[in-house]
Amino acid sequence: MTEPISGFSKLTKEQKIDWVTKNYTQNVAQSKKILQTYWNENTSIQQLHDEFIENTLSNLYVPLGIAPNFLINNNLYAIPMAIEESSVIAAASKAAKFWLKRGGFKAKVLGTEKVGQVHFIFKGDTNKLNLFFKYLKPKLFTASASLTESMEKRGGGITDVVLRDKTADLDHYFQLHATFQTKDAMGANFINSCLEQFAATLKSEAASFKEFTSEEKEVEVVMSILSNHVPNCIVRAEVSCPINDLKLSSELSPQHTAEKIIQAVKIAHIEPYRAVTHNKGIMNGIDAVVLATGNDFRAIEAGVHAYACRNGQYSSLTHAEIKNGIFKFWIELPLALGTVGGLTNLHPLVKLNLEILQNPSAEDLMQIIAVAGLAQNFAAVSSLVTTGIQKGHMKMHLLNILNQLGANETEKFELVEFFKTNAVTHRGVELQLNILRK
Ligand SMILES: CC(C)(COP(=O)([O-])OP(=O)([O-])OC[C@H]1O[C@@H](n2cnc3c(N)ncnc32)[C@H](O)[C@@H]1OP(=O)([O-])[O-])[C@@H](O)C(=O)NCCC(=O)NCCSC(=O)C[C@@](C)(O)CC(=O)[O-]
Ligand SMILES: NC(=O)C1=CN([C@@H]2O[C@H](COP(=O)(O)OP(=O)(O)OC[C@H]3O[C@@H](n4cnc5c(N)ncnc54)[C@H](O)[C@@H]3O)[C@@H](O)[C@H]2O)C=CC1
Repeated sequence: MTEPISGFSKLTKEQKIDWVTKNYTQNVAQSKKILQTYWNENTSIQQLHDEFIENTLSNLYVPLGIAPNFLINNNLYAIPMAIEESSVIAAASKAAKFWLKRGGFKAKVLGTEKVGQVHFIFKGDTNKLNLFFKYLKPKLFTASASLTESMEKRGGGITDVVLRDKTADLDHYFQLHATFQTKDAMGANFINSCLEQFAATLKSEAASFKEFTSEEKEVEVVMSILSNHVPNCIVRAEVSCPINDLKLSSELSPQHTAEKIIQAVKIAHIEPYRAVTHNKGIMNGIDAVVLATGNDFRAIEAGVHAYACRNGQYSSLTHAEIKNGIFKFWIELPLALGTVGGLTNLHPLVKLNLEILQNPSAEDLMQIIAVAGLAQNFAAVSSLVTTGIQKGHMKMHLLNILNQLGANETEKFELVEFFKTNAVTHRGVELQLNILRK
């Protein structure tokens, strides 16, 4: 059995690779070769990647694609998407092309408020704590003034701090619940710095607050951290068209198509098993652009799914209706994004992707990404209620299957032609490849 290792972080990259390949892989030489194959030949780019994280061995590439023809608030975008799953970019592109001729997407930011909390334990008289908070609040702002000065010049900063009594849920548990505006930054580091300053001020002021007993002076700060639940950092995107323009299939009338889409969305509203898959399809679009723009997809995922169950049950992020002969389809979701900070200014490809997106502000990016999610959902649900998902998805997945089966370029060409008129299944592709080889 492999022995644990101490001081691994202090080893060089080569030593780390030696240790991992020797202890955990069958073929050391081949494993090292695979890791090295994915190193960037430009050593300064590789060093940048080595320094993004810790214990870097290599780079795991995800393809970067582009979905053109997105008309958003009358501006035409080509949206970069980083994703490993076939058919996602084709689906987004197809939806963009469809809505291009129907007025495009309309998007609007409804709020940009971020949240952070200092979680603390107070064992004492709550009335005295309320009194103390009135005294404390202005001091929180003064003590963090040097941290907030630049953000305030940009129009952001701390918008409010309130004391929250959570003792009904957990003994002696209180919060300083703070709200922020962080302009073009996602804001995690700015918020966390402010919160840690709040925590220090809370402790020092409590220690000298005359009304407190000696036990009450011992406020215990458990932790200070931003929240990724951002229900007031919301963006809405929508498309609409007269029902008769919703021609998606030769088999279904536009009216019938619209009704089936609405039924599908209603099912995702009331049935969590369906809602999770429905929203997964939305996240195909969202995550791909979040990743391409160097944003934190874990933060986005956590916030979006929390929002999807804000009414007590996990539910659809999109909505659809027919009103006065108009089909309307829309999404509303929280997106705390940055176009400065994090990786955005560091990763050359991220910078390029932001340039392709016309160097958006954080609010512009919220709108673009919401649209990518809406488009993705429209394409997936349209397929589901007409042809079924497998037809289009497997058509795009064909090259992956052929690569898995080791097909050469001529075989790929022949079989792509063959499957233009035949249904793609893994078994079917295997059979046709064997026939071709005989
Ligand atoms: C896959 C398509 C687009 C085929 O659709 P199609 O009608 O066969 O496509 P087409 O060949 O007629 O081309 C029409 C347009 O689609 C795009 N397009 C078409 N092919 C390509 C391609 N190779 N590369 C780039 N773009 C492509 C492109 O915009 C093209 O226009 P053009 O460029 O020719 O002017 C359609 O069937 C579709 O949208 N399917 C949905 C696929 C999908 O949602 N995939 C996600 C993975 S499945 C999943 O994870 C989520 C899910 C489904 O479970 C979510 C849920 O349940 O809700
Ligand atoms: N729970 C979470 O989500 C956590 C996330 N993180 C990470 O934090 C990073 C994001 O933090 P940030 O504070 O956004 O990044 P950051 O620390 O790189 O800071 C961005 C900074 O850019 C400056 N700035 C310049 N121009 C600006 C403008 N126009 N608008 C706003 N600020 C401007 C500000 O000083 C701002 O604080 C991500 O990498 C994320 O993964 C870190 C801790 C926890």
